[in-house]
Amino acid sequence: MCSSAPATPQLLPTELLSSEELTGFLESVFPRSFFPHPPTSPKSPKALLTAPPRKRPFVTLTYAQSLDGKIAGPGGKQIRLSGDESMRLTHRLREIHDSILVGVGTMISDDPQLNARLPVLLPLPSQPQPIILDTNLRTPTSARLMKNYHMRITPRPIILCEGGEKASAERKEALEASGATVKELEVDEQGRLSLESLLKQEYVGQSLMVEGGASVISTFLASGLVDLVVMTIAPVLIGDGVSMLSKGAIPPELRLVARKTFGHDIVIVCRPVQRVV
Ligand SMILES: NC(=O)C1=CN([C@@H]2O[C@H](COP(=O)(O)OP(=O)(O)OC[C@H]3O[C@@H](n4cnc5c(N)ncnc54)[C@H](OP(=O)(O)O)[C@@H]3O)[C@@H](O)[C@H]2O)C=CC1
Ligand SMILES: Nc1nc(O)c(N)c(N[C@@H]2O[C@H](COP(=O)(O)O)[C@@H](O)[C@H]2O)n1
Repeated sequence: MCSSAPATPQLLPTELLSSEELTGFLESVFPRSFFPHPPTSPKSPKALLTAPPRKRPFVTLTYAQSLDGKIAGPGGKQIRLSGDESMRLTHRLREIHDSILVGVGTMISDDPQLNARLPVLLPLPSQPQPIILDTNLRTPTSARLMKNYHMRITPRPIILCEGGEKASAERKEALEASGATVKELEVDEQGRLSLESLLKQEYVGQSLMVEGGASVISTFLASGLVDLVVMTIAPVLIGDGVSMLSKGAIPPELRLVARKTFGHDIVIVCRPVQRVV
C-alpha cells in the first residue's frame, strides 16, 4: 500500500522585483510631469517628484489592507500586512515625497518612524518631513519620531493642532521640548484640521504622502484633494479590526491606473474622480 503524506500547501515563489522594475512602476503610475529627469538608479533623488511648481502639492494616499478591507487588528493593533516586496514600494514612495502625514490615532497606536530606510536607499540626502494631524496635542512626547530627530535620522516632526484653548500651552511646551515643532492650523466646518489649508503650507513641499489611519484616509478621500491612491492588498483575513474607511465616510469614485503583483501582495493604483451626480 502506498501511503503518502498529505500535500503541504505551497506558496508560489515570490517574484523579486529589481530596483529598475520598481522605478519603472513608479514612472508608469505618477504623471509624466513628475519625471523631468527619469530616475536611473535605485537611489533616485527626489527629482522624481520635482517638477515645475504646482498649484498645490501632489497628494498620494497609501495604505495596506487585508482581503476583508482591514488596516489594523482589534483595538487598532498594528499588523504587518505588506510583504517585503510591497514594503519596498512603500519605502520608495516615502523616498520620493517631500512630506509624509499621519493622524494622531496612528501616532498613538503605531508609534511610526515614517522614513525611507531600506538599506539600498541609504543614506538618503533627505527624508520626508513628518507631519501629524493632532488637534488637541495628544501625541506622546516619547514618540520615535522625536528620537529619530535627535539622532538626525529624520527632520523635526511638525505637529499640527487647533490654536486657542484646545491646545494647552503646557502640552505644546512639552512636545517642543521633546523635539517636535507645534504649529496651528485652521479647522474646517466639521471642526477638523483643514486639509485645504494644510496643502497651502510651505512645509508640505511639492508632494505629500498620506499614510493613514482610517480617519485620515476617509477625510482625505472625501476631500477631493487626493491625486493617487496606492493600496497594497495582502492575502490575509483579519476579521474584527479597523476598516480602511471610517463609518459614514463618503468615498470618491476611483479609476484604475495600474495593478501589479508585489510578492504575495497585489498593489492597486487608482485615481479619484469627481462624482457625476
Ligand atoms: N495598514 C496601514 O497601512 C495603516 C494602518 N493604520 C492603522 O490605523 C489605525 C489608526 O486609525 P485612526 O484611529 O482612524 O486614526 P488616524 O491616524 O486616522 O488619526 C485620526 C485622528 O487625527 C485627528 N485629525 C485631525 N484632523 C483630522 C482630519 N482633518 N481628518 C482626520 N483626522 C484628523 C483626529 O484626532 P483629534 O481630533 O484628536 O485631532 C482624528 O481622530 C491604527 O490602528 C493603525 O495601526 C494606520 C496607517 C496605515
Ligand atoms: N505599507 C504598510 N504596510 C503595512 O503592513 C503597514 N502596517 C503599514 N503601516 C503604516 O506604516 C507605519 C509604520 O511605519 P514605520 O515602519 O514605523 O516607519 C504605520 O504607522 C502605518 O502608517 N504600512
